[in-house]
Amino acid sequence: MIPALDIRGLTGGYSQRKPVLHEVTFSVRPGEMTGLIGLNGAGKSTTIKHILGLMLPHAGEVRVAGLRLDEDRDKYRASCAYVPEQPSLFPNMTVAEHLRWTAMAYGVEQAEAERRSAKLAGIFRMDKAMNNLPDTLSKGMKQKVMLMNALLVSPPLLIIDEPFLGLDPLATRALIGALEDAREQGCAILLSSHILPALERRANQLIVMHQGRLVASGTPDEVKAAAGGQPTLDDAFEALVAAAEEGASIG
Ligand SMILES: Nc1ncnc2c1ncn2[C@@H]1O[C@H](COP(=O)(O)OP(=O)(O)OP(=O)(O)O)[C@@H](O)[C@H]1O
Repeated sequence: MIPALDIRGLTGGYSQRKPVLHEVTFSVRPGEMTGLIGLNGAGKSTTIKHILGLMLPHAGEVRVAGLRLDEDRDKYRASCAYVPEQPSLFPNMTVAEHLRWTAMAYGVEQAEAERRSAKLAGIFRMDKAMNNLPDTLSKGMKQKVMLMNALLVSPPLLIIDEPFLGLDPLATRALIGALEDAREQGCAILLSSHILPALERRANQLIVMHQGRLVASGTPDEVKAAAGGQPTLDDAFEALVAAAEEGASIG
């Protein structure tokens, strides 16, 4: 099975002289939910920028659905959707227009797009806001629009930065359900988050980064075992960071 995301030996960053990422290697298979975790400045966003093709590797490669960006730029871009932590919406487009525009950009057939939009509006309790402009939406509602756009497309790879921040409890539940549905349809999901208990419960795979390097990876249980058999992911993460800073290996 071709991985939805395959990163091999990725060294990269903002300047050739001082890379941020050092030989990062991991992959995400279709239907898998992967959590990307690390302290502030660990390199998560930089990794995501490389995946999105906003930055080019100094060494190594990134493949999405089997393709490198330089092999087929349009297909590569159409194979991933990204939801950033800060919503960015067009000020003159309503919620419904955003969804229509996204569907068109990603080639989702119109009737199917309408069906999916209606379903997502119901799931996220946004039915009454479909004709609103972004200015009239709350912060969490704007985040919901971003998520609805990404879920409407359900591309091979879905990347979400801090998925649960700013969402009310029902929206959090709705998102978890929608991500499960996307996963069941074969969508690979990469979540970058500091909320470790949420990932511990739901991710099939965790990627732990520190100072631009991958310091542990595997299922939540494997990561806890690699951290010396810690009881929770929070404990495991703290132990892994401490070990990385001491240059030691544990477990
Ligand atoms: N635009 C930039 N120019 C130069 N260096 C940058 C830039 N953005 C980030 N960096 C550096 O790259 C490193 C990794 O930052 P990155 O944003 O990838 O971290 P992160 O893991 O996403 O952190 P956070 O959890 O705070 O979002 C840091 O040392 C940071 O200072």
